[in-house]
Amino acid sequence: MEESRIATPIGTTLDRFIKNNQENFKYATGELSQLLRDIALASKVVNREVSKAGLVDIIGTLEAHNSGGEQQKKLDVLANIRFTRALKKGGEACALISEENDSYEELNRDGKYIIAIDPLDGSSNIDVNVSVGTIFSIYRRKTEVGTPVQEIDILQKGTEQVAAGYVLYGASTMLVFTTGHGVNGFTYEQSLGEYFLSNADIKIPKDGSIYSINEGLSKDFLPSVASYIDWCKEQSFNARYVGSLVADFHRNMLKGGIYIYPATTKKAEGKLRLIYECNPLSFITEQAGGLATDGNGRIMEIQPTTLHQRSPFYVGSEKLVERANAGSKVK
Ligand SMILES: O=P(O)(O)OC[C@H]1O[C@](O)(COP(=O)(O)O)[C@@H](O)[C@@H]1O
Ligand SMILES: [Mg+2]
Ligand SMILES: [Mg+2]
Repeated sequence: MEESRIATPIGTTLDRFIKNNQENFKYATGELSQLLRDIALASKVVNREVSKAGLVDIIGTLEAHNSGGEQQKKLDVLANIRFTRALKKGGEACALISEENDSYEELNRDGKYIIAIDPLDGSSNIDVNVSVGTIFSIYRRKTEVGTPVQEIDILQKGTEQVAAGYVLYGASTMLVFTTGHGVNGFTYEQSLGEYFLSNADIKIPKDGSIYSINEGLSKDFLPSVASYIDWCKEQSFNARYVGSLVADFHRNMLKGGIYIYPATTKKAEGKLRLIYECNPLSFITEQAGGLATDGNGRIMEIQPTTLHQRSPFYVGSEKLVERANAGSKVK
């Protein structure tokens, strides 16, 4: 992996960080930087809504269903509107793939970038004041600017990402992203309305002692997953599972651990979405020195064939993911 040249001090604003590190923004013409600013701005609006969710009429479930047939929360819809609006106004994106929309939305034909987004991740946790997040991925369009977006623009492998990140609306709100030159985390200072660099050049510990999996599914686990979890228990690892992917991922990235959403006997593809959940977190993981697989191969090398495709997901500390993968290859 290319050595990061970032030497920006803790406490630097997001804007200054972007300016100081322009060479780390691929095709540094300013558009990718602007996209990140647009996403950051929308996240501040969503943060405001998340933080007052208990006080105003935005918690609860709607009649409508999303792309996966899951009933939408009011905040799912609101967050989708906020991000879509910011990206539309920003003008840098030609298309948006969102968990909340059945098909992709064309934004601005002159835009060079495709955005994939899970506007509100872990939304089942919103009604009970538990951390939620936003996950996003940025691709460069393959076809000529000014022409209609094509399938080859939309269905790109994770290896084609030029940037990816997430926002965690937790005890504090954080924006974590990579442009392929390491991973940096910014904490939101609400009273100033600014993101400040708080976690520079994040690295996932090579090993760890946390495992995160929904053990309620254990009767449907494949033998390889069941025996891996038994091994975690033999090691007296800590079981930690919030049920918001962003929060579970963030904890394990900082502390060292493994997150698994496996294939089960009932759902061979698992639950998580390749394009806007697994790929962005895989890019961040690899940039932080960890591993992300589907239990066999690298997530980012999977060629998506549909927009809302699912994939089993093994992510985290290198040693733990390697061991879990080795187990799934034993027949
Ligand atoms: O309840 P389960 O099956 O453990 O699923 C939890 C997982 O599903 C998700 O909630 C899916 O995300 P959405 O809320 O964006 O649909 C992940 O955040 C989370 O890790
Ligand atoms: Mg999600
Ligand atoms: Mg979601």
